[in-house]
Amino acid sequence: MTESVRVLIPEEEVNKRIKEMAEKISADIGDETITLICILKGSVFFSCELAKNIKGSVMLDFMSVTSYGDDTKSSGVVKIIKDLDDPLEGKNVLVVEDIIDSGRTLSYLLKNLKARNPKSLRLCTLLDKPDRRVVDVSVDYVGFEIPDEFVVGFGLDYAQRYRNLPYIGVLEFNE
Ligand SMILES: O=P(O)(O)OC[C@H]1O[C@H](OP(=O)(O)OP(=O)(O)O)[C@H](O)[C@@H]1O
Ligand SMILES: Nc1nc2[nH]cnc2c(=O)[nH]1
Repeated sequence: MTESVRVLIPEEEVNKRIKEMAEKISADIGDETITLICILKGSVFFSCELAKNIKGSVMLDFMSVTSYGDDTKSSGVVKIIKDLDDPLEGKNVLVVEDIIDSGRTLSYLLKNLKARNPKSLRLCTLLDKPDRRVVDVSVDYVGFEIPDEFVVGFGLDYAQRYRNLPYIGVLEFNE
């Protein structure tokens, strides 16, 4: 069996959309500092592009969570592997995700981070697969809604590979 990747969203389109999202976020946050929480590892590329395009004061922190499962499916159990370096008390926080699938990860993060008393808490994702939703979660900024296909690239992996692709592609298995 061989794997191939079919382009779903070309590089130029991804970068253009991230710029638009950053403009909207900049307008919403105004003069205040915003703390981006990059959810490792998938959202590293997206977080960097977003941060570079947000006008104004940006802080970055990183968190790693896991939802146990095989290489293409997440399970219901979310666990923190690496927590934030700094407290969120009184900060304007934006959680940055690469993809929402079942919604379990973001739903867990929302509850967990709310309890740390940020001044504001917003959620942002590059990709959304609405057809896969199990837990309802309201996201403030969505890059693209995509069909229920397994995607890689721009941070997203299959068995830790393909994260470095500069576009979003659908992973296909061929006989
Ligand atoms: O909506 P959900 O069903 O919870 O799925 C979304 C989560 O799954 C992916 O992370 P993954 O566990 O693959 O880790 P990674 O970012 O390190 O690749 C993705 O980055 C989200 O965090
Ligand atoms: N790489 C990758 N991870 C995911 N996690 C949930 N959905 C996906 C997907 O389509 N691709």
